[in-house]
Amino acid sequence: MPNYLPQKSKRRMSNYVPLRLEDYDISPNNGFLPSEPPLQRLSDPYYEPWEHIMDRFNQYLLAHHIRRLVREMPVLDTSKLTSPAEFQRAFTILSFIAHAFVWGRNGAASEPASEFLPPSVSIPWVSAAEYLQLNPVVCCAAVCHWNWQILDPNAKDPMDIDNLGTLYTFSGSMDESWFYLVTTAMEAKSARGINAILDAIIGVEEDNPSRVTRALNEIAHSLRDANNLLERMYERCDPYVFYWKIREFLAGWENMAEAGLPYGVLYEGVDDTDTFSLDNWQSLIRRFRKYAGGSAAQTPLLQAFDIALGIKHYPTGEKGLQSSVDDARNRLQRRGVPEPPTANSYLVRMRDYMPGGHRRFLEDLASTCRIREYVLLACSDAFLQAGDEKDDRVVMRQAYNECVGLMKSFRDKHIMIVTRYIIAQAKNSPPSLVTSVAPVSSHIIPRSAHDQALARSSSTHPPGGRLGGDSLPADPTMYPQTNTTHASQPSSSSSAHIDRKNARLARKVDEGSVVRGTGGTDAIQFLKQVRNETANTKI
Ligand code: HEM
Repeated sequence: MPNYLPQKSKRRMSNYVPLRLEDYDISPNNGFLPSEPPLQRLSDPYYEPWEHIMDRFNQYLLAHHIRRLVREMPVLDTSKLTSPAEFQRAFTILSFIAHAFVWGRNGAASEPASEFLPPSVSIPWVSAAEYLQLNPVVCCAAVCHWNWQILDPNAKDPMDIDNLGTLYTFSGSMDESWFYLVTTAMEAKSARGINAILDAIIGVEEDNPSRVTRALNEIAHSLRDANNLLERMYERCDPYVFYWKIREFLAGWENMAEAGLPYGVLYEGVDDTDTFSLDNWQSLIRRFRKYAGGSAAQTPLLQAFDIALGIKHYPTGEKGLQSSVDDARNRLQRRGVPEPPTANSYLVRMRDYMPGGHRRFLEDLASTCRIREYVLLACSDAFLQAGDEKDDRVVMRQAYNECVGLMKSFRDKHIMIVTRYIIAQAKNSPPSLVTSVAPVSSHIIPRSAHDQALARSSSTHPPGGRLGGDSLPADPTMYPQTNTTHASQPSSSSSAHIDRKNARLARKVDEGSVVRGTGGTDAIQFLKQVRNETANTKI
């Protein structure tokens, strides 16, 4: 039996309790997707008012009926939802309704964004979010995990991307369906890799390099599938449609002053508005919630592979260090001691947009997984010959490096996608110019108060974080995907102002400027750093 584990760690093996996917709502067949296709209707007729909107969602959105229908909708509670699948459907359809309500209709006849979400949506949405333990805002789970159907149940591979359809989109376009389905199919294909991560952990505990190698090969297989699927984004999702027609509905309400939401959104009926009077408008503004919008960065998948392979990410702009052999030895001896989560604040915060079970899986994985340390220690012998295929350590290292290489190439491909779908589009002209409309908030907040608050908005921090419970300071490294502010000073011309205000998330940036995240983060700089940290993890 090999002896790559430190003795102390071996003694602890008897205490080892393997992670079980079912404890984290992870499907052995579908990974982070539910095992069964998402429900297509809530069983209790009580929820017909929601289902009625979803029956003709795109038509209502196109015809500007959503806001009226939502205002007319009764305030329903979640007590008649009977299963996790029902909560997932409720959360998903309320996410579509809420974002349609807030962002209104885009394009030439644009409606201004609404800073208020009526109780008919906010109350049940927050309740479903509490049950599912994620933020009440559209997220990857809502549009990719709980929004798919199988077209032919008898197909050879029912979860193949060409056998999947979405249940809902905002734009009604095939491009938007495809944008979601690439992630959906990737999650399903990656179930194999998630199972393999657990197997590799057992291999490490058993000090069994062949088992670790086999598991790493399985992970590599999943990562190859993920790479292939990512490349297929170009096939049926047009960058122009993505940038100008889809992305804006997926926006959240954090750092959205330019889009007409300087304070975020007030969830009426949830964040007590009863005590509001015109004199204490500031306390009202503090009750507004700020959340990032939907992004595939909210999939637990990539973070799970990062943790499994020991790929660490540091705050944007900071250089991190890869662990040494001594660190590896220490970690192998200290199993059970929780590791600090990945230190990039954006990636850590994205976990608040994942269902509770998946978030806990990442946390427990981080305190259990020692694959990189094991490979590093096993290969620490200076005389280990790179090409010696007979040495199980060499083969294991090759398998490990193959996984890291595939993670890097995924991130290379992803950067190219971001360049074509966001950076290049942001430099083009918008589809049409629109005229300015008064913000919806002006009927509640007195104009002077509104203006004062706008002036002070940089020092006001409304509630944020999971379920809006804790008050978090604005983080300048957050949400590069939700804003495309530009480096140069804004133009003083009124037409430029109108264009930027109403084009919201999708807007043109000047030639020579970079697409930045809120507070100045350059999205590409962030993604390149994450990619480089991945590459540097090779052993
Ligand atoms: C049109 C397609 C896509 C675009 C335009 C896009 C855009 C972005 C952008 C701008 C970021 C930077 C962080 C942020 O602002 O959210 C990001 C991060 C991220 N995206 Fe995408 N994305 C796309 C598709 C995907 C897909 C299909 C996946 C995989 C399921 C994915 C996974 C990630 C991950 C994991 C991150 C965090 C950074 C990392 O771990 O490398 N993205 N994406």
